[in-house]
Amino acid sequence: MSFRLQPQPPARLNRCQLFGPGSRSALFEKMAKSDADVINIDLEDSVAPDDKPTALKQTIEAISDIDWGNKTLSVRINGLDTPFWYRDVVDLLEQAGDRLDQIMIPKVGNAGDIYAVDALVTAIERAKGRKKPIAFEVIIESAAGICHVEEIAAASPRMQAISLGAADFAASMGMATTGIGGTQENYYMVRDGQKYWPDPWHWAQTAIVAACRTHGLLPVDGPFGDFSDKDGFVAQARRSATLGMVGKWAIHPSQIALANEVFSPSADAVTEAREILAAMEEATKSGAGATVYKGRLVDIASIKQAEVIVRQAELIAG
Ligand SMILES: CC(=O)SCCNC(=O)CCNC(=O)[C@H](O)C(C)(C)COP(=O)(O)OP(=O)(O)OC[C@H]1O[C@@H](n2cnc3c(N)ncnc32)[C@H](O)[C@@H]1OP(=O)(O)O
Ligand SMILES: O=CC(=O)O
Ligand SMILES: [Mg+2]
Repeated sequence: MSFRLQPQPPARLNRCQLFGPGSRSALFEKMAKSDADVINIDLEDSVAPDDKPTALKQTIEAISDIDWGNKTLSVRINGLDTPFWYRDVVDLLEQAGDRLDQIMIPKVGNAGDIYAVDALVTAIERAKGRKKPIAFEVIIESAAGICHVEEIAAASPRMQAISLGAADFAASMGMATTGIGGTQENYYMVRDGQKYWPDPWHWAQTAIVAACRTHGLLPVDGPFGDFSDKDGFVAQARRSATLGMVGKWAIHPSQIALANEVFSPSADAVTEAREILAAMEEATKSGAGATVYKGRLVDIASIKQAEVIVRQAELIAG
């Protein structure tokens, strides 16, 4: 138990984060017109080293030149283990317009990584008189990152969201796979001759959700590489939503509608949540802390569960 109230995460939609390489400027307008809630222009792993300067320049121009609507606009900078990241931060903060909402820091290993970027961002914001503070989102995608996820979540008031990056995470953990997210063929159990495939990402996702919920951040599921496998994407996204994640990346436009659908509560779920709230209001009036709804127990905890769904529905309704 704690007497501290659990903080609410930022009240913004984050059902789908659409990625596109900063080196492919032809995609920017398409990304802006998409139905994704968050846009991530990538300067990191989808951009070849020789293209980094061009990608950065194009990204800075696009931030001001393109109408991004009401989307959250984010740029993924290069990792702190590269020679590129400081230039990304300096040029973005000095040259990009105020439309930039946040930067995504990849391969974060501990709270010190966030501190370093925060110090640089803060100095530039002060020097340049930038009015809107830049928010941070980070990717947990290494053994060190998952070990230190809670201190990372607490590292800066700029922190808004944490994603699981399944590709780099698998590499860092030494996992025997080249697949990006989803079911892993060799991660199975056998019972009565039948194979059953558990979820190898479950524990890392749960650790991220717990850290995010403790510190009022948005937990997000990262990429699902096989964009021709729609059923696999939906299954992965549904598992993530069930565990408390609020959204998922799209690395191809075909994944946007799927993510939006999974991370928007269905009309039936919203109706049921509202009915539970109504049933509990009646129960409370008569002095009861628990009652029966559709043959099952609902109590004061059910109010909080129903509120999660109603809050998300209200965010979507605007
Ligand atoms: C592990 C990680 O770090 S994941 C995050 C980093 N990775 C990324 O950012 C990769 C993002 N995705 C991409 O670069 C591309 O989608 C690729 C390389 C996977 C596929 O690109 P393409 O071969 O061009 O895809 P495809 O031909 O199926 O595109 C279909 C249409 O969608 C458009 N499109 C493709 N990708 C995107 C995108 N990310 N955003 C918006 N539109 C896109 C194409 O331009 C094309 O448009 P058109 O019909 O008007 O011609
Ligand atoms: O950056 C994302 C990943 O999966 O790696
Ligand atoms: Mg990665």
